[in-house]
Amino acid sequence: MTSSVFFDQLALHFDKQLPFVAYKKPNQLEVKAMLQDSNQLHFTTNFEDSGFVFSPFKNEDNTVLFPLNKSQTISCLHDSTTVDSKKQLSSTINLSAKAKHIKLVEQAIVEIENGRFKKVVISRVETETFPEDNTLLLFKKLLATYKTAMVYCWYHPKVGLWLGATPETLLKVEGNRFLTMSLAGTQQYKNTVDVQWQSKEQEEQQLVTDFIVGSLESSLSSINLGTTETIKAGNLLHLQTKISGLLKPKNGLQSVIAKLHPTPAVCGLPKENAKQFILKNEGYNREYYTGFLGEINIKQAKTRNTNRRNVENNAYGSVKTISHLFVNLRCLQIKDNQALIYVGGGITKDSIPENEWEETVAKSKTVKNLL
Ligand SMILES: C=C(O[C@@H]1C=C(C(=O)O)C=C[C@H]1O)C(=O)O
Repeated sequence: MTSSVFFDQLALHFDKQLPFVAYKKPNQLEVKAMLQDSNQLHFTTNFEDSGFVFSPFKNEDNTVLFPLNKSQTISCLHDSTTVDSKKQLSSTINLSAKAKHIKLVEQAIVEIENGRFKKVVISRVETETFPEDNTLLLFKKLLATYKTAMVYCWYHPKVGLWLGATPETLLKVEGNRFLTMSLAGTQQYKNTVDVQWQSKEQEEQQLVTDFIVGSLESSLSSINLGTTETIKAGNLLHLQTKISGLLKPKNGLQSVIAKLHPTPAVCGLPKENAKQFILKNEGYNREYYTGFLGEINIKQAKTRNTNRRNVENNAYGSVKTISHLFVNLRCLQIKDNQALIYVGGGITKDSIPENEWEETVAKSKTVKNLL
């Protein structure tokens, strides 16, 4: 379908206050949407359903599901000519927010020195006026701006309205092939990805890699670590290591999600101590920020080879079951005509509180520049 028909259908569904998710995966041109047929709230408990999940930071809370068999699926090719985007932000600093964030980072460093945890991710929420009617326009701007991100707009009248452009895969499962990534360490992009990283960032990211490898050792029959690379996400750079392997039999989606989420990229290490610190001290509810979202158990026909001489072989192309989940970062919630922008960063023993504040300011620009 054309992009304009696609967005008309989304707008109609949104007007009727019916649940939907529209999304474009990293480096793809296809924008897909699942339009749920009623405003019923479905959950998945075992991750064996087929559909799109939206899961909160608190792993004990319910994961919302848009079931594939209760939704209409539509798609279009992304039309990048549709919007002009970036505005320059005036740099007014909210001094009390800054003081509060710095105090919490200092408190986290004290806990690290006391040995309670090695790393904790401290976050905050910023509020901007935003008319809800501009939601789909904002989604189009995110699509046009962040080609390498998972860009989404998610709505359920009983849960909320969220948008984001996240660089982080929680996991991808294709048949028994498994892929995840360790993503941490942040610096601002200044026209090159050829940059030096301080030992603070390298160690912080290594903690995440080690945790992922350790957590998955019993679930994967072989683990391959890619090289650690610098990747660009909007105006930021991160360190990324891809981790892949083959899932052993009886290791379902639910068990690997339970092992990974929330990873030290968004929570901390050890996981439980860091999580308790976050819940007790951050002073607000993260809700779906640093949760995860994406397709689960979607059947996709795989043609083996696109070479024309192999046309006959294509008839035997298999059907694969694919799940692709992303960590909900660089996101915002729209509520009462306000945009709530969620941002955080990993704190370790070497963190400098002022720099940690600056990092959250830089992260907030990913979505704030487009409001
Ligand atoms: C927590 C966020 O990002 C995470 C934290 C990072 C860091 O501490 O350097 C980098 C990428 C993400 O894993 C966020 O964007 O809010």
